[in-house]
Amino acid sequence: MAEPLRIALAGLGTVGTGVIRLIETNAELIARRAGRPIAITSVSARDRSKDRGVDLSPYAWEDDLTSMASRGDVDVVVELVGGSDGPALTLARNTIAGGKALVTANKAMVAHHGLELARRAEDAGVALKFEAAVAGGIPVIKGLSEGAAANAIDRVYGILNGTCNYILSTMEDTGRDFADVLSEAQMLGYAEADPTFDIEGVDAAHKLAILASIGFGARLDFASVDTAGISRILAADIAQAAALGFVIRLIGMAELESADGSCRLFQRVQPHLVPVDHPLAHVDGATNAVVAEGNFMGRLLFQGAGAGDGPTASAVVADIIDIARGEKGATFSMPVSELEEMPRAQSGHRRGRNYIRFIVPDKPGVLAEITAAMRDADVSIESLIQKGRAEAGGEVLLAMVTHEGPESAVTRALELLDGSDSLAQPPLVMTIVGK
Ligand SMILES: NC(=O)C1=CN([C@@H]2O[C@H](COP(=O)(O)OP(=O)(O)OC[C@H]3O[C@@H](n4cnc5c(N)ncnc54)[C@H](O)[C@@H]3O)[C@@H](O)[C@H]2O)C=CC1
Ligand SMILES: N[C@@H](CC=O)C(=O)O
Ligand code: NA
Repeated sequence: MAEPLRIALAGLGTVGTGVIRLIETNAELIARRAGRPIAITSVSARDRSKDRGVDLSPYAWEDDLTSMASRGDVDVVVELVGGSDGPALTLARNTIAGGKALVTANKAMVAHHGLELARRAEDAGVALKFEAAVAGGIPVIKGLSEGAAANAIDRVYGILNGTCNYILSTMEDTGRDFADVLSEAQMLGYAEADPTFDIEGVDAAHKLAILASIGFGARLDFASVDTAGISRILAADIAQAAALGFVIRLIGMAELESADGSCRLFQRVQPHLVPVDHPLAHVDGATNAVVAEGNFMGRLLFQGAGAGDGPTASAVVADIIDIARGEKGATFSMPVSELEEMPRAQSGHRRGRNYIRFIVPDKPGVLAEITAAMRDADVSIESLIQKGRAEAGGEVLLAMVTHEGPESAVTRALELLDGSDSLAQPPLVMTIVGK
């Protein structure tokens, strides 16, 4: 058999230790599939003495992870440290500059610096791969850039954050509180080092921007993703959605909009109400699901574990196997110079049904003011529910479902209510997914 492919592993947390376990457990099978053995030669992390449940003694230890790129016994650097900048980015740049291949699971770094790194990798003639960065163990990057390569894709959407999906589906099943379920998701290794990236939708936005670039052949544009998370969702919203026949899911949606012969890029991450009989409503726990629509293939659905040590390690090692086989591929499925610069689409003209939740003081006149704003902005109300009766001076939840109409009308109605005494907190708007 050929010489081993030598790996430097930077980062020994959830994913890094998963990669060691996977490479050790399936070594023989991987070597047969890759055509050569995969050998970890060196490792690096913050704390050398920490017990990680894996034996690190066969591997050389590097104190400074950024210098792993210059080791003579390394062909591929695997970056599993995280963070869009800092040591992860330095290591990535050093690796490519040193003529070595880079595998990373770091969606934050790819979303912010992916084009620069891809250009550097093209110039250096080395592979840059990040299957684990989007939807963890699901081979969605491979699926879009290889399996769907012949198609013009105009819509990619789905559930892209395991932590949020775990929180929402567990709250729904158990009625437990947000904070309690979040700490469980952290313990299970799903959450980012800073979990606000998960719950505020930023992690899903990183992934959506990468998918949109690969799917549409567009220049990656993370800054234009319109992003909202799940931190304002109350148990009462989940109960209210259930009473109306919906579940709540954080969904990323990217779409190409054609107008006047040019294409605009719509990218948004937002909690949505999903009908209980929709396939995305059955995506529970840390599972992710990605739907891609192409002009010849129709609709593809990718579903599987979006986070966690085993599934994420599986995607990392798949990239390593590709490199062992000598497959370089274009990082964003085509050379960076071929990616099209697309202006951002405005969301106002999009049409849809919306769920709008208000927390209001329980006093006369409040409902009249809210419905007047809807009338003045031309928002048609399908149903309106007020929950409970508060003690004097207390607040109640008012949930409204609108008929289908332009988003700009809802925005206008909420502008009319901005600063009103009739609202105890800013309203929460969630788009309703069609059947
Ligand atoms: N946990 C998951 O389910 C998934 C994680 N990812 C990505 O994989 C990467 C790693 O994630 P996890 O393993 O969950 O993180 P983690 O926090 O469990 O592990 C990070 C590792 O990097 C090391 N590290 C961090 N900063 C360092 C520094 N300045 N110098 C030296 N070592 C440093 C830590 O010591 C630790 O060993 C991140 O980019 C994350 O976004 C991607 C998909 C799924
Ligand atoms: N924090 C992420 C990990 C995988 O990308 C998530 O929860 O999905
Ligand atoms: Na993936």
